[in-house]
Amino acid sequence: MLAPRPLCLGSSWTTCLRATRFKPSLASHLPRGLLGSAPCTFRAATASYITTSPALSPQNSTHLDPPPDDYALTPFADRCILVAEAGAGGHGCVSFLREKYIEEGPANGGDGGSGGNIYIQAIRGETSLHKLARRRLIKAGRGRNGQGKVRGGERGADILITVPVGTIVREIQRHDPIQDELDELERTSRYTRHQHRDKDKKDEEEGTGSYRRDKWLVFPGMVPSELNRMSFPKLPPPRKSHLTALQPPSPIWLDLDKHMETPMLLAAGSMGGLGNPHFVTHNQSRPKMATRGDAGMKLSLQLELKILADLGLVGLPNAGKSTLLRAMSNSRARVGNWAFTTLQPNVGTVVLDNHKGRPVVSKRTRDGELRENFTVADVPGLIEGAHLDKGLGLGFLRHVERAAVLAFVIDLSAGDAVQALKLLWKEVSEYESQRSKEFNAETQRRLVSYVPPHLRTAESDSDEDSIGTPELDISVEPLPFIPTTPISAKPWFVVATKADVDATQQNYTSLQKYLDDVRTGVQPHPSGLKNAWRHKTQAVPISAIRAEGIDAIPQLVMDLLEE
Ligand SMILES: Nc1nc2c(ncn2[C@@H]2O[C@H](COP(=O)(O)OP(=O)(O)OP(=O)(O)O)[C@@H](O)[C@H]2O)c(=O)[nH]1
Ligand SMILES: [Mg+2]
Repeated sequence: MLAPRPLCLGSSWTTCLRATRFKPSLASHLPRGLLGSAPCTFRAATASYITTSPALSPQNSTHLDPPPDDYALTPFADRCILVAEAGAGGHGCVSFLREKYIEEGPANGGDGGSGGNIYIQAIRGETSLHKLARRRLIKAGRGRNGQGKVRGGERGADILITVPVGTIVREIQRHDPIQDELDELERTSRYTRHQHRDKDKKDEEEGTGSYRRDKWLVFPGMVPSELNRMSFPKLPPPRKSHLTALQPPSPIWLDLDKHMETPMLLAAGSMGGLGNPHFVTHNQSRPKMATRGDAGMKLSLQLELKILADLGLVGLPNAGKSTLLRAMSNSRARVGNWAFTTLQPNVGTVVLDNHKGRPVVSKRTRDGELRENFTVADVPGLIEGAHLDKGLGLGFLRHVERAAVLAFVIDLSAGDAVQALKLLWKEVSEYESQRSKEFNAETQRRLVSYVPPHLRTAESDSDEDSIGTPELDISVEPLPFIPTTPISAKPWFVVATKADVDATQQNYTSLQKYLDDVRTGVQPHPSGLKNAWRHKTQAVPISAIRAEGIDAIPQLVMDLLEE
């Protein structure tokens, strides 16, 4: 078990008076009244501060104590709605052999190429869905048309959607033209079909099918009167690509929580049309028609990040979360001495092994791979009443829910640390109970509204008698739900920051005592929940601004990730 390391901040706990740091750049953020009412005192104070503390002049700003305008805003999106369109098939070709001494050559039009497929793959290294959120429509390539000399059309280009590990993909809507046609065929009575089967065969041979503009392609040189006289064979039945067998069952609900070595098929491209050799019969040796390629399937999907990062930083506004992220990683999250500096999550990567010697911490993942890094999410600050959507409220709490381990960042210089921790836990647990209520309601709603497709047809169709009894498939299972770890069951620890500030040791000691009591069961868990995680509760004292004490965090996180 890890014992919290005592923080070494120079000779004593610290006598540094940088406590209430005042940045000259902050003058611009102060209300005008303050500057106007006591200009002399303010300027004198600022001047003496700068002279006594050269480290704070803008020229001496560091990575950990940057001016408020030194930051990089990384685009971020944790959910998006996307329309994915599989490729349409190319058209079949109407063509005839042209050769010297062969006056009327046989049909030799090639088939159209099939449309491109849409694949999805969860890969390590991606942290956000913003690229997909910007695109909104993703379309695989259309198959090329067939050509003469029985040359088939080229396949359409496939599309690979890469998403971060921990993405949930849910289907909102789908339009599958081929499936619709097949359903339509299914709807016609079996009895009627049986009765007409022999007649259809005869019709096909004699060519009594009708011309459909959306289905047939005719020889380009034909005049309309010729088209009226022409007899069309019966339309071939809709064809599905053999790849559709690999598609996830509808409605799609995927939980991509592992790195995928190979992509997974989401939507197969449609089949190309048939060239004119397919319609040669003994009556019609030179058919002047080919079929058009099928339209591609359209899927409207909602993508949502369930796992945002390995470690989530939870704290009140201005606690020092962004500074801590900067200290641990190469992140350039915005830091400022005012509340709500961070307005959207910043995900940073802490490198454990940079391949320049021994790794900082060597740990294997559950799959046996050596861990090279872990991710940290710095999320906006949380205030009292956040579970009622105050401040940045629920959006923020949703991000907290998506971290594997939580680090409660508590500012030792801002009053009672135990009270601050209790407040944070109160908000988090209120949110959790609210979520579980919503989740139960959603479960109820789904159980009522979800009807397997084969039953849906039977119920919704008023003309039930003509359909006959549907074959019931009792193996159909209800939709799976997203397994979410309750926040109170996640491992957590406290990062007691700003330990460089004067007279904060007492605060830290009482925090540490409180956490010991929580661990041993003397005190109830700060969330008030009985089964909440409390095995290794501890506080790590740090000074993020000086990068002191943070070395203990990677090892601790690695241990807790295994919990
Ligand atoms: N003395 C001292 N000041 C710190 C330390 N860490 C952060 N600060 C200062 O605290 C202020 C707030 O830091 P931020 O990192 O922006 O705080 P935050 O929690 O990200 O704030 P929000 O994004 O608004 O929630 C800044 O002025 C930092 O310079 C520390 O360890 N010691
Ligand atoms: Mg911040």
